[in-house]
Amino acid sequence: MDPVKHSTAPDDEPLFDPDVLKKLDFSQHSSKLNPSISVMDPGPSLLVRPLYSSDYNKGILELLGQLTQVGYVDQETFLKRFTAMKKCSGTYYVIVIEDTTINKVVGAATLVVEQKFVHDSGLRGLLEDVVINDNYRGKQLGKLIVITVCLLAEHIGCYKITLNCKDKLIPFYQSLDFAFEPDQSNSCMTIRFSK
Ligand SMILES: CC(=O)SCCNC(=O)CCNC(=O)[C@H](O)C(C)(C)COP(=O)(O)OP(=O)(O)OC[C@H]1O[C@@H](n2cnc3c(N)ncnc32)[C@H](O)[C@@H]1OP(=O)(O)O
Repeated sequence: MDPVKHSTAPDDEPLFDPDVLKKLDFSQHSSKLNPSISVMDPGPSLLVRPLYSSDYNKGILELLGQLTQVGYVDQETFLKRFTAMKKCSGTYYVIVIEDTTINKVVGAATLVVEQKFVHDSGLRGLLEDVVINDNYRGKQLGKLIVITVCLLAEHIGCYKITLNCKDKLIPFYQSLDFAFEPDQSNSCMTIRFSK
C-alpha cells in the first residue's frame, strides 16, 4: 500500500479554486509593473496559479529553502499539511509561479486569512513566505506575486493586509503600497520557542 496516496490528498489537486485568480483586476496596479504583467499574462512560459498537491515534485520546498530553513519534509508530511490547509477553507492561499518549460515552481507567496471578532467580525490578511527563485529575480515576479496576494486579499474582503520582513526589503514593500502606521512600526515582536 502506498502510504502517501492512502493517508493524504490526491496526487494533483489545487489548494484553492484557481478561478478566483482570474477575477483579480490588475489595472489598478499596472503603473507598478513596467512592462505590464499580470496573473493572466505573467510572461513567456510562466503560469501563476494556486499551489497543487503535486508541487512537491515541482520543487516547492527547494524554492522555500531560498527563503528560510525548510528542514526534512517528506512527501507524506507535505501532503498531510496540504490536506490540513485545504480543510481550513478560505484561510490558506499559497500562490505559485511555474516555469512550464521546466515544470518547476519558481515563485511563491502565501495569503493567510485570519477570522476575527473585532472589526465587524472582519478578515485580516497576512502576507507570508514570499520568494522568487534566484535565477528569476529582478524580472518583476516578486512584485507580481505580492500584488496578486494583495488583490486577492481585497477580493476576499480583508480589511487590511500586513507583513513582516527584513529591514532591507522595506523599500520593496513600500513600492507596493505597504506603509508603517502611526505607533505601529515595532510590529514584529517575537518569542521563539525552542524544540
Ligand atoms: C513577507 C515576506 O515573506 S518577506 C520575505 C521576502 N523574501 C525573501 O527575502 C527571499 C529572498 N528574496 C527573494 O525571493 C526576492 O529577492 C524578492 C521576493 C524579495 C523580490 O523578488 P524579485 O522578483 O527579485 O523582485 P522584483 O523583480 O519584482 O522587484 C525588484 C525590486 O525589489 C528590490 N529588491 C528585490 N530584492 C531585494 C533585496 N533583497 N533587498 C533590497 N531590495 C530588493 C529591487 O531593488 C527592485 O527594486 P526596483 O524595482 O526599484 O528596481
